[in-house]
Amino acid sequence: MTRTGVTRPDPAAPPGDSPNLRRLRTALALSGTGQWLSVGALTAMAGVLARDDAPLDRAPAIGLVLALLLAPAVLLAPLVPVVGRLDRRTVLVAADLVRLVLLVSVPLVDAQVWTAVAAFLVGLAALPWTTVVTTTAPALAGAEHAEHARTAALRTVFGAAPVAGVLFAVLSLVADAVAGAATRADLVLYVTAAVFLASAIAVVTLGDLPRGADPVPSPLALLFRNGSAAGLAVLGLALAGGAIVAVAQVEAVTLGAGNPGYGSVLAGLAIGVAFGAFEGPRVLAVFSRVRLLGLAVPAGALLLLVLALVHNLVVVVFLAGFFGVAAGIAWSAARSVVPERIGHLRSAALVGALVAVAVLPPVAAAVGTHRVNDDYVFTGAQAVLLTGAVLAALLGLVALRRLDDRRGIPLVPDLAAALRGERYTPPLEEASRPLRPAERGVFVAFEGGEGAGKTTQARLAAIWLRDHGYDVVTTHEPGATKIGMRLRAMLLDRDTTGLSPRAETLLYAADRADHVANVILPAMARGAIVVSDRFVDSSLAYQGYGRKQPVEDIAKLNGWATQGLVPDLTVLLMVQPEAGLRRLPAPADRIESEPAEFHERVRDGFLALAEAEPDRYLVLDASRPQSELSRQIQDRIREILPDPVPAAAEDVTSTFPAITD
Ligand SMILES: Nc1ncnc2c1ncn2[C@@H]1O[C@H](COP(=O)(O)OP(=O)(O)OP(=O)(O)O)[C@@H](O)[C@H]1O
Ligand SMILES: Cc1cn([C@H]2C[C@H](O)[C@@H](COP(=O)(O)O)O2)c(=O)[nH]c1=O
Repeated sequence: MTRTGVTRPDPAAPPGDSPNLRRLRTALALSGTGQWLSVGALTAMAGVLARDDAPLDRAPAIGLVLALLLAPAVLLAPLVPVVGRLDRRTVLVAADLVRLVLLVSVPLVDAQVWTAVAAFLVGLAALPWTTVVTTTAPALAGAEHAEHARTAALRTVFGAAPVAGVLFAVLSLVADAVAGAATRADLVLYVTAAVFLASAIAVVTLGDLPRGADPVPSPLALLFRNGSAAGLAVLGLALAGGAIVAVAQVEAVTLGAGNPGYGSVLAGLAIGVAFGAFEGPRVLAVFSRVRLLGLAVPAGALLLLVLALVHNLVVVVFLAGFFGVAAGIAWSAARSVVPERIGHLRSAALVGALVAVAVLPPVAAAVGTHRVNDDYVFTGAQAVLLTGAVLAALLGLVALRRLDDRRGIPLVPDLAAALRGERYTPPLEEASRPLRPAERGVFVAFEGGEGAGKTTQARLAAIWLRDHGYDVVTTHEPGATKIGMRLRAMLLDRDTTGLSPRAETLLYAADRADHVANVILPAMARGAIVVSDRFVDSSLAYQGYGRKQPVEDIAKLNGWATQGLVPDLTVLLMVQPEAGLRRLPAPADRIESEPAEFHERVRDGFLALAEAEPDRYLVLDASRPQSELSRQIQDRIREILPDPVPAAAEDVTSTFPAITD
């Protein structure tokens, strides 16, 4: 307490924390544990009820339960706003109680069909719960701490997975000890129901919760609409992880370890994923996140390959854990590679896991069991694990090839340096090896929304290039020429009202035509490197996507205005519009003061342009520190640099050329 009687905030507490938020997190930890426990409990019950003699024949029934648990999240997510009108506390309590009743009903009804139906309904009840979880914590924390509260809520829910895995293994052991091996899954089902009851009670003690649930885009739509090669890598890992979960129960039974063994594999996997995801940002911190993603996926695939071939439960549990670590690291790397597409990454993970658990178990059963020699039996479960490993490795390598942000820099020394905690810098001769004919200069454009850091990064790139002896011209749009300055004033002055979108497009194109003819082309003709803060893409994104004018027409107009000049490299700095605008000093100019939706469209427009021509773009998360961005930009610019010393000049003088401003 302070002298004025006000409670001092706890310095160790997360920002924006409050007693209500803490109680909410307790409730989420409980219901999260219940949800993860349901996976083990319902699949174990499905295995018991399948009653086939050969464990492999139970795989389709278990796969069906897993698929039905996941299906609502993939197929029915857009229905969630229907519950948005209800009080959030009611939604949370109802979701807990519905799951409680379903879990109690499963051993009482004791039928395979009802277990499958209950699995679907548990997945369905979890749907509004998940949405309310991700929106309630931010609403309680307030706008300033919303993002932190959302992350903390998600960590609580996902952090419950390892706890649930260990609890499931322990409960299965207890059940086996009390009632004999190969018992039913009643104990774990009842305990799961009790955990949901505890969660419902915790939610009832919460203070007022705001109403509403945000619209949830369909994961299937997000998978295709907002695609990225990082999503492919995540899809591969989800297929591989799904393969482990899909056959873990039959593998454990085959190895004579029953449900305790099954629980140990799930626990190992969950602990690994949680560890990898939390520690991911610290792993090889100086190493490219794209390369880390591209290596973590094949590493996970390799572990799965070994896991598929061994017949020892302890080794399998450890390998599942290490696979989880690789998957967690890959997930954290993918998030930092495309931070603006988390929805797409989540969709890839969900869809990959759903496909794996729906398709692979019947395949495992169909492949059956084959004796290779007296000591070794090859099963369908191993076949599907190997398939998962191959798919993951292929998708990981495709992602690395498509996204590599250090092309031209050899992977092995780069990784070796990162393992020593250093950033690998190729020797200057190697870095400036001419990769393209140097008859003409090089043109690099910096693009992005307001306040993304284009000017800052263009300036840093120019300084670095000059330090390496290049003749560099830095320029910008609009307003780099005398006429351009007048056009800029007209275009950005807030007193310019009623300017039609077509006229605006033409004025920007006029500025650009003058800029290209009088600044860029002359500089390039003498072999200089031109670094421009904005170019044609700004017109396509702002006037095309932002003002909703035909992008094709604007591209044609600008093709004419620029005499067909296209940048050799476009560095696209991606920032959330509100974050970028916050970085800029007031007052905002005519374009900056457009509404948020305009800037969102501009941002989507830039991304769409980069996706259409991935080789020409370097897309970066502009919220990263300036020095890190600058290093990534240097690495990419290196690939397109000509030799700073023209061969002829070098022969004559053997000297470095003068640094030209
Ligand atoms: N990576 C970064 N992280 C945090 N702040 C940054 C970063 N890069 C730039 N800034 C700061 O953001 C502000 C805007 O940067 P800058 O002028 O480079 O952006 P811009 O994209 O050129 O903006 P504009 O849209 O006005 O052209 C500056 O104060 C700059 O110091
Ligand atoms: C080239 C170009 C620019 N704009 C917009 C984008 C910005 O709001 C301003 C330029 O301001 P900056 O501080 O210099 O970045 O103009 C546009 O709408 N279309 C264009 O082609």
